Amino acid sequence: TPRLWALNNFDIGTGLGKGQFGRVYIAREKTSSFIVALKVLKISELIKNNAEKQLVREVEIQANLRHPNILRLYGHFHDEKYVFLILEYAAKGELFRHLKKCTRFTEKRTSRYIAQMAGALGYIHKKHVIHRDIKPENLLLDMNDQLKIADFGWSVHAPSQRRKTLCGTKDYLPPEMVENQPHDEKIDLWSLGVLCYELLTGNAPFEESANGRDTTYKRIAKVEFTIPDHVSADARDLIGSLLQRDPNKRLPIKDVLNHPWILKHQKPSNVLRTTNKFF
Ligand SMILES: CC[C@@H](NC(=O)c1cc2[nH]nc(NC(=O)c3ccc(N4CCN(C)CC4)cc3)c2s1)c1ccccc1
Repeated sequence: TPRLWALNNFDIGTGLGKGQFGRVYIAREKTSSFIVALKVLKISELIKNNAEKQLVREVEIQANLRHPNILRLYGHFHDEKYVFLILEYAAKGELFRHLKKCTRFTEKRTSRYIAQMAGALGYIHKKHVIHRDIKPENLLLDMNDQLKIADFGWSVHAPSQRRKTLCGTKDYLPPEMVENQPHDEKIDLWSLGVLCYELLTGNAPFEESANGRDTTYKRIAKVEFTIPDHVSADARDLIGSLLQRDPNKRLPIKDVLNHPWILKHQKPSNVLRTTNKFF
């Protein structure tokens, strides 16, 4: 039974960051002292960008998802000027900042994040939800280094023809979206490949290089990318099997989770660890 919330239920803390249409603050619910992230969106901004439908969709979709790697949306409320989303607090912030700080992640760390992403994508695809905006800026880290997919502002129910007004980076768009074709959940498989490449190398494969975005489109449409030598053969194989122009040729999520590069970096399962201590 969803509670009715109001701003005076919370003590508002420091600003955590900002995105399209608003900012996010750390906040504490007064009676429980539970820490949340309060996303504050300006209604006038939403209307100006006719993004209110997108927000309704974000709330409907994210409120109904329950997965360890999907940021929880606990509730929402509004006053005359703002809409407030009560979100799970991810204590280590944006994956993007951690990537920038260390240029690129190790294969083990990247493999674990990709496995977590694949788990979350498998879960939302079973509900015929596609995220459509998988990129490091939308991924957060909690205290246990668990990845959390945030910002379902672009998610829709598959299949979709909806024109994505191209704001922000184009790096993650698959060929079928660059060519405005009908698209389905397989676009998230492409983005998973782009993400894997970017976490391992520090750059996106079709980087919007200096010579403008139409070259990016051309390179995406022709799937033109090179993988640096330091990337292992297994990782190269996974990236290549996701960055397939034909959506039907992309490695399905269940096969991503069974890929050698994913299996070899996983934490040993608890069963093995407990039986081992007797030998
Ligand atoms: C992904 C963008 C999206 N963000 C959310 O929804 C967000 C939801 C949500 N939950 N928890 C968050 N945590 C943080 O943002 C955060 C940032 C820095 C932190 N620091 C830890 C200590 N360190 C030393 C410095 C950094 C900790 C937490 C965010 S962002 C958004 C979209 C529209 C408007 C606002 C925000």
